Amino acid sequence: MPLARKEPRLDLLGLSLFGGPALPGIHPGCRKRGADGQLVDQGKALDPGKVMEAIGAYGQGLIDLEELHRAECHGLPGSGSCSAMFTACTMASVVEALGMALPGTASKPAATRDDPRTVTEQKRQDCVAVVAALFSLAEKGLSARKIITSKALENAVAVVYALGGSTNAVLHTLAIAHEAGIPETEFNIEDFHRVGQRVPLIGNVSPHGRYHMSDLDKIGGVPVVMRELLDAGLLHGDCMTVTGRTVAENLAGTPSVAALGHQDVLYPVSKPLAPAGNHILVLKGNLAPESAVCKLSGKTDIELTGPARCFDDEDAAFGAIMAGKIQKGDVLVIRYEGPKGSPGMPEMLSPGSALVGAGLGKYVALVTDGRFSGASHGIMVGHVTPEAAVGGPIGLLVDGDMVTVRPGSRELSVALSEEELAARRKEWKPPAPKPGSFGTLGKYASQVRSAHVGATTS
Ligand SMILES: CC(C)(O)[C@@H](O)C(=O)O
Repeated sequence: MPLARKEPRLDLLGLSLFGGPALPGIHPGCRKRGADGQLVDQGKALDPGKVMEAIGAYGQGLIDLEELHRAECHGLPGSGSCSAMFTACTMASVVEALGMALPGTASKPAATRDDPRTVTEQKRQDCVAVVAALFSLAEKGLSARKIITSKALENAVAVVYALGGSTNAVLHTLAIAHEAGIPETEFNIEDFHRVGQRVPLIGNVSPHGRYHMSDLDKIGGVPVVMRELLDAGLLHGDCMTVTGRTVAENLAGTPSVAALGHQDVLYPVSKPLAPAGNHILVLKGNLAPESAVCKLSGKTDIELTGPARCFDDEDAAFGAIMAGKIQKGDVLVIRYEGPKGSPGMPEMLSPGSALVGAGLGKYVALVTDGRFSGASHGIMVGHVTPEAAVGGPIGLLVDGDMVTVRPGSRELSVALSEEELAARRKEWKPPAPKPGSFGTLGKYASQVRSAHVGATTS
């Protein structure tokens, strides 16, 4: 992104072209021969998220090694990013909604099923179109900062909620705003929450739904999502884009969801897959004095109070899940995995998927100062700040403390008095730095800011 933050900041021309999602895998057990003798996919698509969940299911003896191996061998059939609405496809959609990619390019698959290692002809054409657009940007003097505005970021947030995108978009949009020199007073985590609560979930895409990015592409891609949001008054149509035209001008010829006729990938805003306010929520409370990010992916009426089961790293938590030591009703707490503590804020995909694979996804909340994968789903609360490594309350928890996750009131709390928390804080000592926390990672840990403001280092 041509925003390189220097004083005076660079403000270059540029645009982004996504390499493209891979196609979803097809579970071999789901292919039946049609009347014409052709193998016909019966619809059980596979993607890396399903593979991770299969590991959890295998750990609980719900599937055998052969089935796990089948999932692994067919989960990512060819070139491209993850095929579902995980972080790559989320951010590709974000960049297109931001106006920094040519319309319709985010969803174009990288390769075909018949030739999984060769870039498609469409992608080659998109590369040529990008070069032409770059020269046009130069003629118009349309630099990145004239496109990346707080209103453009709000458009990107709306698309994340419409598609049920990755919680990593919270970090990345905050960081893009920071690098674009947009003041935190103009765009911050509360704005992310505010904009998102107006937008219903209309994308029926994995990990929460059935379809994949290539299926969204077949019905028109991100432009159709944006057209549906624009018609519903949920998008700023006057934002400039790398085409040299505004969002509304770009969408002039794009069909609405209703105009698509029968399909099950995108739902109309008027009749969404899930009502607004049930995807990503920013929580607060005595366990997250700054903020925390909750991913519901359309689940409604979620609330859970349960005993904390505390682990100081991801691997120990994963081991406990696979050993069947986490029970329904527990709140699994994984800390010291934040930007400074880990260092690097890893994604808690393994433990989260293991919970879902073990059938605990609806019954156990995962609360962490780390982040999640775009493939994560269940009752997920991440980005808890202040993180444990700087003395945040999540680091003061002990097994058995009663933790409440109440998205409806944006609450993440523990049933401890301020006095008890203060007494524990007095006794708390920062743990020794984790192995590897030296050199570049050590420098990163010393400079990185809170996930509450995007975990940036400048
Ligand atoms: C799927 C992965 C590896 O977890 C990541 O790429 C993401 O989408 O968050």
